[in-house]
Amino acid sequence: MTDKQIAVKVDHVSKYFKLPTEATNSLRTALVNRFKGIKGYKEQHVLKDISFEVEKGDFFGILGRNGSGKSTLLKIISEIYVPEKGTVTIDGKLVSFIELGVGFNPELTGRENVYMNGAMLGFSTAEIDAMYDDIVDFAELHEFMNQKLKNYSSGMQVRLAFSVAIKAQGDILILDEVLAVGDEAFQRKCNDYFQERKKSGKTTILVTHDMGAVKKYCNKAVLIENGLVKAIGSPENVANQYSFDNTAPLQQGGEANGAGNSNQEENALVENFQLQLLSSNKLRPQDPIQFQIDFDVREDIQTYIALSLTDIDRNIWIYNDNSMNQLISGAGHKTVHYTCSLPTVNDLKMKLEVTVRDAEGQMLAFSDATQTPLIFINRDDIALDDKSAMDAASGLIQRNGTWSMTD
Ligand SMILES: Nc1ncnc2c1ncn2[C@@H]1O[C@H](COP(=O)(O)OP(=O)(O)OP(=O)(O)O)[C@@H](O)[C@H]1O
Repeated sequence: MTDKQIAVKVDHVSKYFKLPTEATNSLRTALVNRFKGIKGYKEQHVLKDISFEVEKGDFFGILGRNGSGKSTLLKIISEIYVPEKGTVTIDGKLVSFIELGVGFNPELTGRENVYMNGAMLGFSTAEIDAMYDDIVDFAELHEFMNQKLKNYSSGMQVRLAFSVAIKAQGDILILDEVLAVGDEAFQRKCNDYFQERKKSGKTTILVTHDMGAVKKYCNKAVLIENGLVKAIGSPENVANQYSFDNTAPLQQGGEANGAGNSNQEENALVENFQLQLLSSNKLRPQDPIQFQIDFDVREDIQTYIALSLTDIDRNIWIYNDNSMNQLISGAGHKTVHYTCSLPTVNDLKMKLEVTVRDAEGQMLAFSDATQTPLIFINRDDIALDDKSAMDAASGLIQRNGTWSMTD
């Protein structure tokens, strides 16, 4: 077995931005607000707790909806932003192509910009000399290199910036949504380059909304949702999950349009799905987890509920249950309560996902990203100086073994 060689380790990273809620010019209001504990800003928690590892040689895809925090994550990996919590460890020279135009100066020529950009990426003049022709060849901008950048079209600027990033000899290349760069011929060239890079053993991290690209280039992918890792693993599974998530709320919320999509017809059978956590979301292992769901069934069918609790850190199902043996009959408003507990677990962070299914198991409604409760279980019965108990509590299940020693 070969040892895993990690190029990028993202460890429990969390990041929030402060968004101003009100602007006040009045000293009095500012003082009163402060006295009342009103902050004047709210915290937008973009990344809540993100962990994953990128191995050397991986072509690693990062997926997520608009605003899910992918670019923020890339900026943390590239050390442009500092996370509030957690760490990122990098092994190798990292080259980022994240934000267009960063490090490019419109008053300098193409050539000068290549040298300046290269220097910002940490390359010496001699190193840039060695890669200069390659960069210009790839960008196909030979006759423009002595012109000022401000005279380039925006497509030409992108091509130059992209060529610097991919021709710079870094060990880890970070690319944010670049597959749409340039015209068709340039895109074909990028495609060839990605195929080559995939085989080269170098590490690439790619953010994209293009599921075709994920399946084609990546050997691993992660899906970010609600500031957490929703799925990680094979690019096919993760890309399919992303595609499913993107269509499901439309099917659920949209009017059935009679287009013959069986999912849409099925989803229209259940409406107004609501999930409400009744217990606190901070519990001890022995405390009950309780929730209520409400939904309207539009036709005279049988339904049942299926639920899962997923361990966010380990990304595995901890607990699943269903009411298959107690089918709910008929149309109308339905209210379901559920209670369980996980008395033998250690500290755990979980998300609760609930679905309504028909008697055949087809999903009719589910708790979408906006109503996925997080549940934290914490053991409060271990003394911090009890090294043995603390060590044993790092497993998923509380210890219950017995020792027998013989000399
Ligand atoms: N510097 C900042 N200050 C305040 N809020 C920010 C800042 N940067 C990002 N955000 C917010 O963080 C959230 C995540 O943004 P981010 O650009 O990381 O998402 P994304 O997944 O890359 O989106 P897209 O797919 O649209 O590129 C957004 O709501 C955005 O408004």
